[in-house]
Parts: sequence; structure tokens; C-alpha cells
Amino acid sequence: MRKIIVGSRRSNLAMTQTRWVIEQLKKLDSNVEFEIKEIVTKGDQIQNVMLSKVGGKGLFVKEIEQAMLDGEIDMAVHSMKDMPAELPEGLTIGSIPVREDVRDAFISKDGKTLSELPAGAIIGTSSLRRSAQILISRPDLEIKWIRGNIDTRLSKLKEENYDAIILAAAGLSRMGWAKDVVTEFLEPEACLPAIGQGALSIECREDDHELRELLDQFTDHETKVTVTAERAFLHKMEGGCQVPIAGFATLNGTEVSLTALVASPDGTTVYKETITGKNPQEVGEKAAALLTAQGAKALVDQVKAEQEAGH
Ligand SMILES: NCc1[nH]cc(CCC(=O)O)c1CC(=O)O
Repeated sequence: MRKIIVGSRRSNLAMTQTRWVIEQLKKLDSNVEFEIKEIVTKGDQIQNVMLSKVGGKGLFVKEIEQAMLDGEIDMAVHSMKDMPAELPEGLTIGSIPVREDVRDAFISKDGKTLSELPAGAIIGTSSLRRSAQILISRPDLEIKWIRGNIDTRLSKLKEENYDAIILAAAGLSRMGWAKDVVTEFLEPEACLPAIGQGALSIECREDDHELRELLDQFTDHETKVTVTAERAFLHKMEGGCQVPIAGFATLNGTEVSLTALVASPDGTTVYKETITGKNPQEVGEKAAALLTAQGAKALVDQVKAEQEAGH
């Protein structure tokens, strides 16, 4: 097999994930050679603008996808969470490896848990999903936006005026930092994870059959099924990351169980349901239909309209 060029963002996490995937693929086929090519995405360049205002998820993957279509790279490892619902024509998800810890991690400056924090304490996050859910249980806390890579955010917690921050446990685990920094893991019941959180998505060209054969061996069935349900829900809600939206599915035998959530940014309105079934796509779509019937889609459209009006 030819040498595989793997495109990667330059961030510490992106590089770590890419190197991990390459190591695993080498174990499956020791004859394959890999080379990493760094790509700077728009999302990496605009660190200080609120992500939801500048176009959301696609920002981290667009340039990488173009490089793949142009043949400059052959594959790329993305955080599933950052993948838009739809892929450009000609590209496919060649592999969904086994999922890391799906939970959010709460990291406080002085070791206090979420429930121990005093009223008025400042939580750093730039995720509407996290802030809305924190405000559901602790409306007395203050949310302050924080941007940057995991490394940047951890140093901002130390150096700037935050009492705690929330990061995905998966990123911290992959970096080997979880043990040292996490104060408390937030269970899905308390803070429902982002769609695809903790999972990776390995993208490649649809017609690259040689590579797809290798990538296919690296897919984890349970992760694929659960992420399919979550993403079907996201796709139907057309939420992007402008509105608090969350979803987490589990697989029990052949039964997929998806808990889906849509909330108002201040956490005062919450739509949350659990749907179970055998077909992950249908489970996701059913969850979207159910929440829509309850008013969640109207909330999504309202929040979108408010943001477009410049609120
Ligand atoms: N939004 C940024 C992002 N995209 C993927 C991860 C790592 C976790 C994952 O793979 O789900 C992170 C960091 C974070 O949310 O703390």
C-alpha cells in the first residue's frame, strides 16, 4: 500500500489524536506508512470570536476537507463533535473508532465541586450546551465565555478570573491530563454531552477503497451505532451550535437508547426525552420529531433568528 498522508490541525489535541490513530492503524497493517501534514483551519485562526457567531462547526474541518478532495491529503482525524451533519460529496467517514469518556469534566480552581461552588462563582465555557445545563441546576452561577485550545483554557483558569471551567473529559484523557486536573466528572444526567462527544471520525475519499478497507477494520460497532443515533437527531434539529442541543445514546444488546435535549440558553426552558429502538437512524429522527412536537424546533428557530438579528 502507498504512503498515506494524514491532514491534521496543529493543536496539541488534534496532533495527539492523529498520532494515536496512526499507531493503531499500524498495528492493523504494519506495511502501511503514514505522514502527517499540518493544516491551519479558519477555526484555529479566529480564536477570540464567539464560535457560534462565526459559523460554527464547519470552521475546523472545511480546509481539511478541501485538501482531501484536492488529493493533498488522504485522510484526517476529527473530533466527531466538530463534524457538521453533512459531508461534502466525494468524502466519507471511513472509520469511527471506539469512544473515549463521553462526559464533561468540571475543573475548579480550588477543588470545589459544582454543587459546592458559592453563588456568583464564575464558570468559564463557550458552549451554550454546557452553560444552559449548568444554569438549570445552578442558576446562581455566572457564565463567562472562554476560548482557545484545551491547553489555553487550562492556563486561563489559573491566570484569569474564573472559578471553574468545563472541558470534555475525552480531550483531557487523550492528552493524559484528566487525572491531574479534573475535579469532578459530570454524569450525562447532570450535563448531557454534545452529539458525538468523545468519539473520533476518520474522514477519507469515498473512492479510496484501499484505505477504506483498512479504516473499516478500525470501526467500533457500538460507537458507530450510538453516534449514528445522536447525529440523526442533530441533523433533524438543524441546531448547529447556536442553540443548546445535546444527545447521548447507549447500546444494550440490539437496543439503542438516545437521550436528547434542547434548551434555551438561560436554561429556563428544557426539552428532554429518551427514545429507544433498534434502528439508530430512526431513533434519532424520532427523538427530533418528539422534541419538535413539544416546541423544541420553534425554540431553535427563535434563538437562530435572535442571533441573526444581532442579539
Ligand atoms: N469543542 C472543542 C472540542 N472538540 C473536541 C474536543 C475534545 C473532546 C471530544 O473529542 O469530544 C473539544 C474540547 C472540549 O470540548 O473540551
